[in-house]
Amino acid sequence: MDPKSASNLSFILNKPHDVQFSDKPVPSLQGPHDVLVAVNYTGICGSDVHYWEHGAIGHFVVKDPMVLGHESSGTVVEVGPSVKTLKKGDRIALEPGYPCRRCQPCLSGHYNLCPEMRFAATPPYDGTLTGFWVAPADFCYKLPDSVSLQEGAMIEPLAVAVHIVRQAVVTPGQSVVVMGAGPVGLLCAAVARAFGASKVVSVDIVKSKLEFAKSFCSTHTYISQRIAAEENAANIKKEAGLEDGADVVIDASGAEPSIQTSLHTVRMGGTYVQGGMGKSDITFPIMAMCLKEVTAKGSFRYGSGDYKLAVDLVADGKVDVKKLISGIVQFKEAEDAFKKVKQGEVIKILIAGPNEKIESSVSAVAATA
Ligand SMILES: NC(=O)c1ccc[n+]([C@@H]2O[C@H](COP(=O)([O-])OP(=O)(O)OC[C@H]3O[C@@H](n4cnc5c(N)ncnc54)[C@H](O)[C@@H]3O)[C@@H](O)[C@H]2O)c1
Ligand SMILES: OC[C@H](O)C(O)[C@@H](O)CO
Repeated sequence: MDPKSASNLSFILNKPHDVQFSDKPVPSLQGPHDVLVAVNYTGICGSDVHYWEHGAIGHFVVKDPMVLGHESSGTVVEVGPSVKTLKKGDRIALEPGYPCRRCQPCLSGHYNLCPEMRFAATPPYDGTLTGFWVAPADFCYKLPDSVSLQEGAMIEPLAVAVHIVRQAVVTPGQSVVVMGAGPVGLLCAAVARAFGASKVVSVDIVKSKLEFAKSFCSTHTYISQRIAAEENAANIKKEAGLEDGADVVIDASGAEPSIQTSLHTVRMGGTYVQGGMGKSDITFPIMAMCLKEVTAKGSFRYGSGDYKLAVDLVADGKVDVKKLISGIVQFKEAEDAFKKVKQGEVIKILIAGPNEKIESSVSAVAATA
């Protein structure tokens, strides 16, 4: 595709529920190691929907119009003079956050914690729901022939799950309980299975999500009830035959009752990882954590090796991300797609890039969750 003659139409959030399409100038390479990528597909993440609805996530506030989107795949259309790993025409998964590479977290191998991170669609930085995107070549992951560009757009949420499951240090034979069966929870469950967990229990409050989880990868499911956290935990353990508790519990819901249940579900000396992002402050069962000597960790985005492993898991057939794609819609239908995600009936909708020719439309996207 020739960027000179193609559209760089972008989907821009002005303020909550106020969006527009605008043809922006095609960006130029910023350095010799950069590549220019034509965006093929972009998934809608809960954080995009949150910005669209509320204009802010925590202290990240949309003050100026911002292009949404950060879960993208694309095709390389231009490479900088120092790029050795990619060439024009390569199909890639696009890692959407670029750290400074010089600070202490970057140098210690935790670039996801870089305070200078420039992350797509996190104010003040524009996102990838656009025609063309400039990225450092080492943040672009070439897709093997067996992996489609649609699957390539699923690498971002899969990398989030890879990071969470790595934080949990899941090993073969372990039992893992995952709170939440949205895209991130489902992918955590799948990655835990791929890492060798023998029991993976998905917990949610929506029955259809658990039915999907069972068909996707989970060995057990449990519908969380409006009862005390200890009771929910006892039910989960009974349901899954985990009398002593689970080796690992992951929260991928961000919901306070689920976090509380997690600490009562994990075994003595087990591991708890916080992946969900909900309220900033909650009531946390700290005595359970103390008395059980629980290892509790946070997990934020993805770091060294996570994107590459995510691509490998898809290429090796270990995680079938295709099953999570509820539908693909035209670029001009982006706002309708956001509304559909907000209704909560779909797992993942992909928006085709503005230069991508597709037949599907938002009205054809069936409910899957
Ligand atoms: N740590 C990170 O870097 C990172 C990255 C991306 C997303 N996230 C967060 O991960 C979470 C999951 O993301 P997602 O895209 O799958 O979101 P989602 O909203 O699609 O999924 C959340 C799921 O949790 C379920 N849920 C709600 N209350 C529950 C409860 N009490 N018990 C059990 N389940 C409950 C919901 O029904 C839903 O299925 C969100 O909080 C999101 O903000 C974190
Ligand atoms: O997958 C990446 C996440 O969506 C983002 O980090 C967002 O949730 C917070 O900025």
